[in-house]
Amino acid sequence: MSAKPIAAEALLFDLDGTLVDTLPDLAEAAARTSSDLGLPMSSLLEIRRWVGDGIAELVRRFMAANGRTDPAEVAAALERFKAHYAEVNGMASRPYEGVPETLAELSCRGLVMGCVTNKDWKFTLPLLEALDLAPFFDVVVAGDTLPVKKPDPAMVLHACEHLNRPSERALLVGDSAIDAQAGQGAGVAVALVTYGYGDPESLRRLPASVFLDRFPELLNYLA
Ligand SMILES: O=C(O)COP(=O)(O)O
Ligand SMILES: [Mg+2]
Repeated sequence: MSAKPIAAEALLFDLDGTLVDTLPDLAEAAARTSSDLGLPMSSLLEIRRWVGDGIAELVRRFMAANGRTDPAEVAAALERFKAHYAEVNGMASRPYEGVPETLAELSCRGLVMGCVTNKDWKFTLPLLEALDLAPFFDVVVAGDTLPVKKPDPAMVLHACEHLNRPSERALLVGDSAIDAQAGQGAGVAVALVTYGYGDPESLRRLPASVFLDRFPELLNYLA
């Protein structure tokens, strides 16, 4: 437990690796793309490392790992990946343990909440809806809502503005260095979950108010 409870009125949540384990569907889309392109299957561990900077970056890394860097080839692979992901998005992705219950409790406590993800809007909203998480959020800032993505703090500031809360009264919960950087840049408190796609040891070296091994632990740290 942190010595000092976090006095937040607005809670902002990263999506992939924080609220939802999206790896199974991303891996399925990657497998189908590999098959289309005649490439070897990537391992779950590799794909896990590629998540967090948005799907274009995931596909760029996937292609680079296969020695393919030609921009036209990468762009074509991205289109294929997106088409496959649109088909499987939400099928095997599941909220992490305790996420719906904890969001419900936070909502009862009167906190306003937002989702701030680098995933494109067209994949974000269907996923939140498929998993019954959409009603918890007063604002969703997706990877293509603004011209910039996390780690740029603009997405976090945009969410605070929509929720009508100053950044000093907000907390961002994420699973990566990108989230920590975006939160710090925006002047919000940061909580990092250690069960997501970031390497737990590296995460623990980042400046964060708290580290959560399980999502429901968040309840213990709020004032
Ligand atoms: O990489 C993505 O597409 C989304 O990642 P995020 O929800 O962790 O920001
Ligand atoms: Mg994430």
